[in-house]
Amino acid sequence: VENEVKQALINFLEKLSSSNNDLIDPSVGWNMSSDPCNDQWKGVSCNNQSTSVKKIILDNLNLSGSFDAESICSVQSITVLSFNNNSITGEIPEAISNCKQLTHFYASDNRFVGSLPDSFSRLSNLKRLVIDNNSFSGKLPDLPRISGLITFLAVNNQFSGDIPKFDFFNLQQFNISFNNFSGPVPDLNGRFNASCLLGNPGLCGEPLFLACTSLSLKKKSNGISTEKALMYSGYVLLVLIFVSAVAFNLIRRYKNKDKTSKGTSRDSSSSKTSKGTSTDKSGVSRSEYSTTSGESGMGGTSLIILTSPVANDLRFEDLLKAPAELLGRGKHGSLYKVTLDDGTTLVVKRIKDWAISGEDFRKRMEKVDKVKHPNVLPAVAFYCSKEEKLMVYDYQENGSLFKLLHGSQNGQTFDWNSRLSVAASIADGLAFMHENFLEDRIAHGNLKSTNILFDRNMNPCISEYGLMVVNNQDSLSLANNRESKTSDGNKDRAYSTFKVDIYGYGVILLELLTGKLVQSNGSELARWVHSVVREEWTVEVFDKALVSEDASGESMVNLLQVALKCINPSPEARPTMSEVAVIVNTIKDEDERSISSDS
Ligand SMILES: Nc1ncnc2c1ncn2[C@@H]1O[C@H](COP(=O)(O)OP(=O)(O)OP(=O)(O)O)[C@@H](O)[C@H]1O
Repeated sequence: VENEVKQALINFLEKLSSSNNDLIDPSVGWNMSSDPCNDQWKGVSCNNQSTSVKKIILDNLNLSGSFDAESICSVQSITVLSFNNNSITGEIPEAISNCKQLTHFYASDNRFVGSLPDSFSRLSNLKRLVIDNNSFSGKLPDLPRISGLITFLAVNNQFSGDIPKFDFFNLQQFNISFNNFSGPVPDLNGRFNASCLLGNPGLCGEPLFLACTSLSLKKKSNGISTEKALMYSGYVLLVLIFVSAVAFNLIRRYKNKDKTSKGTSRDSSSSKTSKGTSTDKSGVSRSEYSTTSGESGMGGTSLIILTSPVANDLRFEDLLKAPAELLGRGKHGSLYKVTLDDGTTLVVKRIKDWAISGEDFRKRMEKVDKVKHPNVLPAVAFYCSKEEKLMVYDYQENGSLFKLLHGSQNGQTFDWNSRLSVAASIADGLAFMHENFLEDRIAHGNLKSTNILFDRNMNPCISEYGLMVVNNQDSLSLANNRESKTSDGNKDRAYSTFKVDIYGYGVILLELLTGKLVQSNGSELARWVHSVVREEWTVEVFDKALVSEDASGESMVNLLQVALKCINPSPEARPTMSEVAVIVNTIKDEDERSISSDS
């Protein structure tokens, strides 16, 4: 490989890696004294003759610099560029169009900003373009010009303007959910459904079951002024409201007449559920909208409304058109706060990378919904299609346990009594769920203080139950080993699924006791607690706010012992949640008794 190519690659990496350079190690190459092909530079692939560089794949490397298209696209042989899951910032420069042979461009999960340059549409060999989870904005370039494009994924950005008229017949993958696209949706050729358009409040058209008002169409046809358009649309809206009110009344009158004449028992039962929902045998109620859209060829892709008082008449289109605010991007997906027209606030979780079939997901979530406990937050609805899995919950304005402990107040008003009470309530809720799902082996899977929310009565609730499948090899092998020794091997094996939650609960107890932040999975906090405790039972470990409030040392030490049992590195040695719940409740009761006998 020629020196200019090497130099261009090195320049490119220098800009890309910024300060945190994992690739500086000489063994990974990327220096003038070695050859990218013969010495196999990390992330570089070449042609069979090792004469030209074909692919640059630098995924998951913590790269936080910028994308130097000038340098990399001077290497004309490049066909694949992939930098998924880094922290690359800045814009994609116009010079990207010099990568004439580029077939694949993957840049998901980075911090790219700005618009995709117009020159992007000159990449005539491009087949797959994947740029999910960035902060791209502005209008899309003329991508439909690239006739061979088969993948376009740009979920979770801030792109705006019209959706270009792609050749949907030839596209294999397409998703532009959660952007700011607006206007009519072009004909998707029946190849894609609404799930690839979610979270774009300005879109309208048939796939979304939302009629486009004359405003959006007029704006396109003859550039009339915005004020005029608004005025006209106001008239149109008034007329529409009037016409629909008249139509609604007529239909209602007609239906009432119909009902009184037929008087079937089914009618009387569905009128009890009210607001256009009907309940099937499983107790799951579906809105009229979801039933019809399910039947209209979208095959199980409708919003499934669960038996929640919050959203009896929630419709899928309400979610689609409501303004959404990103609350967080967790490991397992993004969370949006959605405000409906009537002021109801909901959160919508887009679940990422969960290889569960739509049918299994539906069954699982319906099962979870049937088990209710006052300390477990029920879902309002869910949605599943091949591309998307969404969970809808009621928005809890009192925030999470994490916020209460580490927010601006820093846990100072969160006294020992309340902490013990939270610990006992979560233990009760979790034990109840574990016992009920013993056979189905549905654990929480991601228990942590951000998933403990306070409802309007400041009652702690476990949120997102069952959204993660526990795939813990350790616990399985543990169960296999023990099966031969115990008479009730099956039960043992079932309990092993829940050991991950017991660990999560133990970390929450440590957070309550120490007031310290948990990094990643809590192992650091656990190690710190162990090291302090090993010295001797010391007050150092406890939250200063608790010590200064003169909380009972005895109950703090007792709770710490429970926490340490729960975070035992060997899942086998961890107690079951029911055992934990009994102990924590005893500690709480004794603490309350000692306070009342003190006073
Ligand atoms: N129903 C809700 N009402 C109010 N706030 C919520 C609700 N659900 C979650 N949150 C808060 O929104 C923020 C983002 O939630 P998210 O679930 O994305 O975060 P996470 O729990 O850290 O991530 P993950 O669950 O993917 O590991 C968290 O602070 C969480 O406490």
